[in-house]
Amino acid sequence: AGPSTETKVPAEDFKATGRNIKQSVMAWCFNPMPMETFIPACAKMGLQAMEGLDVNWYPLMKEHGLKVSLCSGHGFKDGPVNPDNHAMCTEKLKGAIDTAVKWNCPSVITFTGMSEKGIGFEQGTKNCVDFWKSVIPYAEENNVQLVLEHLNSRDDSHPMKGHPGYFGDDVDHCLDMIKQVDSPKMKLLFDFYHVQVMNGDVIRRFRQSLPYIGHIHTAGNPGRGELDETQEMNYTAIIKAVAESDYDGYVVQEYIPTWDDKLASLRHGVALCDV
Ligand SMILES: O=C(O)C(=O)CO
Repeated sequence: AGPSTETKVPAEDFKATGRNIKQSVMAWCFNPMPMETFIPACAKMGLQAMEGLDVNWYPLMKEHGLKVSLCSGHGFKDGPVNPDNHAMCTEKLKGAIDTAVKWNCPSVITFTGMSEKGIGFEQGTKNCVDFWKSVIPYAEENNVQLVLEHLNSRDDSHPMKGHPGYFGDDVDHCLDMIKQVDSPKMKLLFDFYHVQVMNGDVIRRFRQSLPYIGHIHTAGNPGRGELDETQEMNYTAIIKAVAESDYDGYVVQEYIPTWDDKLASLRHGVALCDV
């Protein structure tokens, strides 16, 4: 597949200006492209950072002038909703905070985990809030923020397009838990794709949630593909709203490319967000 005739694809020598929006990319989306190819290509098109790569790649990213926008600890399935996971999540998040400090990365991702039988909504909420309250002092001491990702539970067509059973699938509930943790280092990862699938009204929600937003992901809906004419969100207006706000974190391309030329696809997304 490729771009439609209406889609403007930047030439191979395109380089983003980065004047208002700091851009990054989630590496897993571009599997199986070898990182030896992908890292220099990202630098060439003007990305400022990358995420979702193994730490072994960080030195090569640095050689190409690329920062690390996000470090990972525990995954999205086994999370703090179940207290049995708390010790594992603490260890993984503290390790990720240490890595973030070492590489000057501002954020570490966290998730609620999947809903579990026998753990109701209120108990699950309390388990999550208690857990984040226990690790947030370590994040504060190290000047790293934890960003909670809200995920959609509606798309069951593909393991990375939606996560049926995810506990934190309502962005208002995620915001409520973040407010209960009550720390300047506890933030929301606002993924326009997941928010559109679950809650919608994305520009208003972005503006209302702004004081709590620490990180942004993008993708087209439906399908989690390119930000092009085949999907329903108006990314021109979305990025304008981001650029006009006082959000100063990263905007990270996290869509699954459908075009045969994956680097042309990324240039398209990056150019659209380079306002
Ligand atoms: O689907 C996503 O956005 C995720 O980050 C799951 O890891």
